[in-house]
Amino acid sequence: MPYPAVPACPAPTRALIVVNPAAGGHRADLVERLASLCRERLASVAVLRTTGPGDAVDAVHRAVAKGTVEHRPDLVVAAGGDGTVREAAEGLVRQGGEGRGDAALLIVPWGSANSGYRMFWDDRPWRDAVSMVLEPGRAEVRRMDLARLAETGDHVLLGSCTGLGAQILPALAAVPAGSRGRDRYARALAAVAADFRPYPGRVTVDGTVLAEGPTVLANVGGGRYRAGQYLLLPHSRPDDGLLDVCVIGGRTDPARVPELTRHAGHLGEPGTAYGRGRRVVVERLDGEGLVLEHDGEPRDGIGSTATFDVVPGALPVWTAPAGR
Ligand SMILES: Nc1ncnc2c1ncn2[C@@H]1O[C@H](COP(=O)(O)OP(=O)(O)OP(=O)(O)O)[C@@H](O)[C@H]1O
Repeated sequence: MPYPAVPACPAPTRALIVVNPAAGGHRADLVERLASLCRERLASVAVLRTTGPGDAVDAVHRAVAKGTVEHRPDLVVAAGGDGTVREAAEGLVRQGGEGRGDAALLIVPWGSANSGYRMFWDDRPWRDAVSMVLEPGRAEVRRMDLARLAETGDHVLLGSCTGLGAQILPALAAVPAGSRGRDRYARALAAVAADFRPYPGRVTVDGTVLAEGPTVLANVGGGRYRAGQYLLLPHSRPDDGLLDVCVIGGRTDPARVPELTRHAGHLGEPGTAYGRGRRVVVERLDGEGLVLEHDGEPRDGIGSTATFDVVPGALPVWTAPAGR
């Protein structure tokens, strides 16, 4: 059952803007522009620049958990890429006690791939999205499902991918300078796909095997797009209380995956399986560890099994109104 938009969606009053200065699309001058836009409309605006990995989780959690409800932010702006968005989301869902769920997340796409922003705002300019949130009645808060990765306890917002989709990350470093944003991911994927060998895998959805055998990638989510451009889960709805999963099997030439997945052509491949459920278990069967990422960050050392459980409606997120 879809989760309805929060009724009436009162406009926010107090913002915490979390900026990642290390994100691919960061520009110092834009931070002040974003803060000014918010100050024109809101009673209080705080800007926090992260200092390293994990900082946004703690900063958001501290801000939303402390003090009285009158002083807590009701808007958390994640200004960075998908890693920053995931960390801000983690900080929000860790909020406990009275007032849980007060603050909603707004994504400002200052990363490289920005798949999270695309999920909620498509290709709108970020200034339009911010204005719509600040003006009453022009945007909605929806409660989005997250996945919880049982082996680490982390929450997954956008999705998690094994195999080819995870090996793209170490390859990013070798992409020639000058290539930016989504193009960097496209170059890294093409380079990795040329030599990729499928791994022996199995994916189980709610106790039933969906796919078993040579595996190019298994993607669980979450967002329809990965790396901002590959439509891996075209049927995914982020608020249906279920996780979507797609497995591309070894019968597909890995070198064709970039072009196939741009337009969801992988769904017509003979070895592709697509499923949906509450628990998805992804395994590697040769005793080696899974090569896995989630939300664009590597999760090396996870072992040979990754277990994803849906957390329905866990995260309030500002989004464009449906159909507009
Ligand atoms: N001050 C900092 N210095 C270095 N790394 C940081 C800092 N603050 C945050 N980080 C880390 O930077 C990593 C990358 O950030 P992020 O994902 O937001 O940008 P990106 O990789 O350019 O974008 P995308 O994920 O959309 O491709 C995150 O894992 C985050 O934890």
